[in-house]
Amino acid sequence: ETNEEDPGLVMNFYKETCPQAEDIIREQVKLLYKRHKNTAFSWLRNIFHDCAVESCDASLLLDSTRRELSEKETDRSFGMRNFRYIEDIKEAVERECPGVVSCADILVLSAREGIVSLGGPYIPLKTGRRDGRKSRAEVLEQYLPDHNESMSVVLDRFASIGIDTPGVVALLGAHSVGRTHCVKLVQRLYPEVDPALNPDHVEHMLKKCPDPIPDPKAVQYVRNDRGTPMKLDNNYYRNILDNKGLMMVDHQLAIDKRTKAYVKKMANSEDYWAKEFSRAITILSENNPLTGTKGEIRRQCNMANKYHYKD
Ligand code: HEM
Ligand SMILES: [Ca+2]
Ligand SMILES: [Ca+2]
Repeated sequence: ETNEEDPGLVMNFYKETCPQAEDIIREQVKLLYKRHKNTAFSWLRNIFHDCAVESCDASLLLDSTRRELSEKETDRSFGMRNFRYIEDIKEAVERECPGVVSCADILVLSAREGIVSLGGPYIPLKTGRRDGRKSRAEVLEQYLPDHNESMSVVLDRFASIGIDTPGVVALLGAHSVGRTHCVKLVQRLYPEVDPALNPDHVEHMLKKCPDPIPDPKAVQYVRNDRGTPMKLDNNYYRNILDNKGLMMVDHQLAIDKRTKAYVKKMANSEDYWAKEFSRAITILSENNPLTGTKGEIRRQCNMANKYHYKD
């Protein structure tokens, strides 16, 4: 429902209350990206891990409390990094407009700007999200597929938030940047090498992941896209068609009869991919937001206000 108090998500929600908000976020992302290129991978991954889990409510950013283990501390969030830089963006926004801009909007807009930093499309996105007060580790697996999940489960999970098959195929193109740690890959290498893998790629993977049981603390990983690792482009689709997909879900995408035609089309047309990617990110970013008087505007992105302030 929409009414005067709650317009829901709208373009430029902060135009009266903090007109500089989107510019500040853009500048901060640019600055951070200059210093640490991999922050952009994190902003991009964040939008999936927050918005696909119940709501774009910044639940992902909350720390565990004495009572509750938070989402970011579970295995599904393995490898997520750079959360402290979200606080830098939040602080910059707070300096101009204290208490106005939600962490949920900062998370979504930083993903939007991260996508641009990585050479992807600019996606106009609405704002007006408010922050949730809880992060619940126990619901995570119900929303986020695992790296070796079947394509049926993956398509179902995304369908339940309104993202169709070409949308899913486009979103997984995010694995055109960043990395995957060996712990998530060794099932495809040991005790036997998955025969579906491209032998040239196997050699590289074995070199990067020499241990069947990697030390979880060791920083051993393979880049998701060896061709253009820093660029969010359609090279991912050429990789998976060439049997160089790292995770089982990446590989399944290229062979499943429901997704294969879209993979080919996206491998052949960067424009088609960018269009579908923008459409799917938009849907993801509008999943079940808290608007109006629901939720709160967090002072600090890693904790709900009640833990530090009396409202
Ligand atoms: C079936 C769905 C998906 C699964 C199972 C999945 C799983 C994973 C896993 C296991 C990693 C490696 C983490 C690590 O070892 O450090 C990863 C990395 C990544 N994922 Fe996904 N992912 C999925 C969909 C997505 C979507 C929809 C996006 C964004 C729109 C995304 C963005 C990323 C990015 C950017 C990285 C690299 C992160 C970094 O280098 O820090 N993923 N994903
Ligand atoms: Ca969430
Ligand atoms: Ca790439």
